Amino acid sequence: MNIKEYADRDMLAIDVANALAGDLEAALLHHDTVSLAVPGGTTPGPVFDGLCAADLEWDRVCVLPTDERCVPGDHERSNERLIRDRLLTNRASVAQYIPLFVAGHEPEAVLPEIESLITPILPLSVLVLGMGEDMHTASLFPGMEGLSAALDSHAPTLAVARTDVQPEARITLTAPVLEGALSKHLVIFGEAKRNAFGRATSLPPEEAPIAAVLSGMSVHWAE
Ligand SMILES: O=C1O[C@H](COP(=O)(O)O)[C@@H](O)[C@H](O)[C@H]1O
Repeated sequence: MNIKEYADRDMLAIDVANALAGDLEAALLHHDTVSLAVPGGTTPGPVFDGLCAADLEWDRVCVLPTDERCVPGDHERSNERLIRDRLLTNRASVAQYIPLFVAGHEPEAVLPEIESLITPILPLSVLVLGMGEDMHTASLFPGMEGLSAALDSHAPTLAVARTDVQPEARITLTAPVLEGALSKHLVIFGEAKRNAFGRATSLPPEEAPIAAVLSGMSVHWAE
């Protein structure tokens, strides 16, 4: 794991977008199709704004979210909405996309179907993660029911996350899928997350889920 600090968020976004484009280009040299898993939330938009313009064979890139909130794809809390608006545009508009949320079904009922789409693209070629101040990553939340199973090295590809602190159920990639990515980047902004990340490195994953996925991770931080 290494931590890179940036002068500001704009510099971080440019540098991370370039790093991701480089990682994807390298992966495309060796594989017909490569996979890119990205977070939602408030952090990755500026990185997506740069990455979507990268000169890559995007029609050979399969994008998926690290986790999804079970809301319609046009809802303001939908991670898919952010990804479609800010990443799957410009040159990246021809990338394939695997949604984690299927409207009209309980999340548990659609896991096998979605897993069957994800299995062929594993291990993930490139992974971008975010992290909350509570040290959750993707939708692996401290204290959530089923966390131990989702952290287990033999966990299935996906898990359903239901917590008291979030307004909706979620579907998330599990720890072994995230940990197994070939190229891994964590993007965090602000002093509170920097401090939380520091605490996470000495806590067990049950208390700090981000700690389960840090091997080989490039951590990018700006105030
Ligand atoms: O709920 C979520 O939280 C994390 C962190 O989000 P942020 O807004 O603090 O950047 C995010 O990585 C994840 O994809 C999202 O569903």
